[in-house]
Formats: sequence, structure tokens, C-alpha cells
Amino acid sequence: MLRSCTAGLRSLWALRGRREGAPRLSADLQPARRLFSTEKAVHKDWALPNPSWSKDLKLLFDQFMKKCEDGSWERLPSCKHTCTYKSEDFKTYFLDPQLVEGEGLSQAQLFTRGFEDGLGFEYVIFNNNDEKRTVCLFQGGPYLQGIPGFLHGGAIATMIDVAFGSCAAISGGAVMTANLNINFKRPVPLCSVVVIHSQLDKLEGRKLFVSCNVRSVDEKTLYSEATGLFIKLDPKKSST
Ligand SMILES: CCCCCCCCCCCCCCCC(=O)SCCNC(=O)CCNC(=O)[C@H](O)C(C)(C)COP(=O)(O)OP(=O)(O)OC[C@H]1O[C@@H](n2cnc3c(N)ncnc32)[C@H](O)[C@@H]1OP(=O)(O)O
Repeated sequence: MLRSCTAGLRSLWALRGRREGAPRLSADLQPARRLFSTEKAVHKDWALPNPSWSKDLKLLFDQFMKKCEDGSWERLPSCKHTCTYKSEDFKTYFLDPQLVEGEGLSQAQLFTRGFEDGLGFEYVIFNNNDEKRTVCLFQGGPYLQGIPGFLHGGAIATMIDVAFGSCAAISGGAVMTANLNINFKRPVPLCSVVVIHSQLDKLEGRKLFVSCNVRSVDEKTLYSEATGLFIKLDPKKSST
């Protein structure tokens, strides 16, 4: 298993390099890279443009890919069927191995990647390791409607959780959300693009405090602000 993980990891990052001509990551970006599990399927990286992406989303994506060229930013690949954490990490916490590998979970996939292209969550996350922050570019599709014409608050909360989770996991490894606190300030138009700027504010023992704001592409509209608490899992405790 470990061997196939490593091989998968290598091929994922090789694929990334081939697709985008991405530069080699500097050594200090290695922690983020190590977090990826690629044990079964590295066939598709979902954090790449598809035909459903709007002009705004593609434009922002290109701008951030440019920022990746000097190594200060990195795009985080996103798999659908495999846990984005190393499964070895989670096996430590979820002592029943069936929870991680059982037949019953063969259908399991990441909630945010379970929609057809363009209908649900279209997003990509970029990480700046030195500044301990991430930027998530998010286009919420028509299946995420709440009030007619606007995104469901739960969809925004989900995306904030994913953005926070990535930001926290890069520093903390295997983490879980303990608390999310969101102020919804303006409704987000369905199918528009928003930018979620997340920041690791404080690391205190196993606690990672994060915050974010959700803004329009032109940055003029502040849609939401949130804080979160993530807890680094304790290998001595079972979570089940
Ligand atoms: C390249 C890299 C890519 C990155 C690749 C990753 C990509 C990633 C993408 C996917 C991202 C998906 C993101 C979804 C993330 C979920 O959806 S997680 C699911 C939702 N969350 C849950 O189900 C968690 C349920 N809760 C629990 O299991 C347990 O409460 C926890 C959170 C594990 C903590 O339990 P514990 O380890 O026993 O912690 P415990 O000893 O009770 O508390 C530790 C400390 O935290 C404090 N604490 C705990 N809970 C709280 C709370 N709610 N409020 C305040 N303080 C608290 C305690 O007071 C204590 O403080 P100190 O005494 O140390 O000062």
C-alpha cells in the first residue's frame, strides 16, 4: 500500500508538472505535498479548468498560476475518490480499518466533487506556504441554490470549511473542524465567482485558528467573514 501511495504521489505531481509546466516545488513546500494520498486513483485532478468555468474563474486561475512560477504559491490538486489526507494518518485515528478501506465505502467520494461539471462546486485552492494562507477560487453552480438566484448558505459554509481545512491541514496534518463561525453579509449570486482568502492566525498546541473573508472577483463586495478552529488529531485517541 505504502509503495503504491508513493508511486501514485510521484505520478500525480509528474502529471501536474506535465500539464502546466509547473516549476519544481521548493523544499519548504514539501509538507503540503506530503499530505496528499493518491493510493487508488490519480487519474483526474479536479482542480483544473473545465468548459463550465466562467471567464472570471479562468482569468483568476491564470493569474494565480503565474504566481506559482516563482514557487511562492502552489496549486493544490484535488482528487475525488481518495482521501486527500494520507490514509495512513487517518488509520491511526479511526481504529476500525473498515472505516477507511471497507467495501461499503467503495462509492465514497469527496462531497464537493460529487457533481457533474459546472452544476455544483467548481473550485481550485492555491497555497502560500510562507504566509500560511490559501486562496480558494469558487464558482457555485445551479444545484447549490438556496434563496432563488443565490447560493445556499450551506454551500458557502462547505466551501469555507474546505478552504479552512486545506489551510489548516498544510500546517497541522490530519485535522478536523471543531468550530466554524460565519457571518453572511451579502447573498452570493448563483453561478458567480467568489474568492475565499483564508489565513492561519494562530497555532496553539493542537489547535489551529483560521479566519477568512469571501469576496467578489473585483473585491468590492464582502459576502462573508468566518473564523474556524481545527484540531490536530491526537494519535493516542480514537475518533470512533
Ligand atoms: C497540499 C495539502 C493539501 C491539504 C489536503 C487537505 C485537503 C483537505 C480538503 C478537505 C477539507 C475537508 C474539510 C472538511 C472537514 C470536516 O468536515 S471534519 C468533519 C466535521 N468535524 C467533526 O466531525 C469533528 C467532530 N469532533 C471531534 O471528533 C473531536 O471533538 C475533535 C475535533 C477531534 C477534538 O477532539 P479531541 O482530539 O479529543 O480534542 P480535545 O482534547 O477535546 O480538545 C483539544 C483542545 O481543543 C479544544 N476544543 C475542542 N473542540 C473545541 C470546540 N468545538 N471549541 C473550542 N475549543 C475546542 C479543547 O478545549 C482543547 O483545548 P485545550 O484544553 O488543549 O486548550
